[in-house]
Amino acid sequence: MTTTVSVALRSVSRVYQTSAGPVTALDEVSVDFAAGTFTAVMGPSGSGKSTLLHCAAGLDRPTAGTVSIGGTDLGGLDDTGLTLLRRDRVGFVFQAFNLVSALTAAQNIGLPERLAGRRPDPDRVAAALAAVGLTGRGGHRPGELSGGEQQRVAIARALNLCRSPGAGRRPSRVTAALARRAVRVDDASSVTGPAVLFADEPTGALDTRTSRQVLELLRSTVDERGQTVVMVTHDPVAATYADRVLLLADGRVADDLGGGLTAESVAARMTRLEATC
Ligand SMILES: Nc1ncnc2c1ncn2[C@@H]1O[C@H](COP(=O)(O)OP(=O)(O)OP(=O)(O)O)[C@@H](O)[C@H]1O
Repeated sequence: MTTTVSVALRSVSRVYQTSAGPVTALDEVSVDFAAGTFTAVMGPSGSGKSTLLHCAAGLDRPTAGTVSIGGTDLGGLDDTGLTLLRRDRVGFVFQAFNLVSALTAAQNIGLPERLAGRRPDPDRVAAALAAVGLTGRGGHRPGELSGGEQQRVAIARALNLCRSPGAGRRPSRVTAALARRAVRVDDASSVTGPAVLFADEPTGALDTRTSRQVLELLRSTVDERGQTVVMVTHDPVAATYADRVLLLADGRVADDLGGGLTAESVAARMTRLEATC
């Protein structure tokens, strides 16, 4: 059985120019994230985790190397192409939720549809709220929800859970725009949601119980929807929800651990890594 690669990084480097001189945040990193898998990215502070996520998601351009999402080389896209690809193929969840405070939970969930020029279908918004355990809370603004509830709204929005089923029948704007640029793209995302969901410390601001709910939700999007999830975390317990743990140190991949890990074994590996940095 061939494994479909959702995101591929090849010899990716990112060097920041600072007043104190260049800082190499990523140093020739090559890594694949297979479709339908859940990867935790860990490593000491400053090891390059957020930079890796931002380069992989097309939020930042690498100084050298290539990144492709679903077979599309991001380096071949201009800013508009990159924006459109990010909008249709990539979901991003942050520690700080980043919901629009003036909009209700339902309106936040419907935002990707509105941005794509479609009216969110109320039944699908209700189904999206139910999928993240927030039935009856659609009328609440972010300030009226707990941190865990806000993060679940953010995940429903990032996964575009209320996307209308007809959206994939015609080429989406991104597919049409990429086709004009003669870039190969498979349009499965138009039906199923983004190719990959990136999460930068999604449980960093949450207590243990609400963290568990958010992690279970991420796990179920992989198991039940075949979603690809790449999550930066400092928490060894959060990493045990993943199929794989990628450990970074000094901008390089220091270890690539398989699934079935315990929080204790991840913590021990992290402690050894921090001792050598
Ligand atoms: N915009 C920037 N300008 C200059 N240096 C930067 C910038 N962003 C990150 N860096 C540097 O790049 C390196 C990697 O940073 P990055 O944020 O990717 O690390 P991280 O592993 O996510 O850290 P943390 O766990 O503390 O969030 C660090 O040395 C950081 O200081």
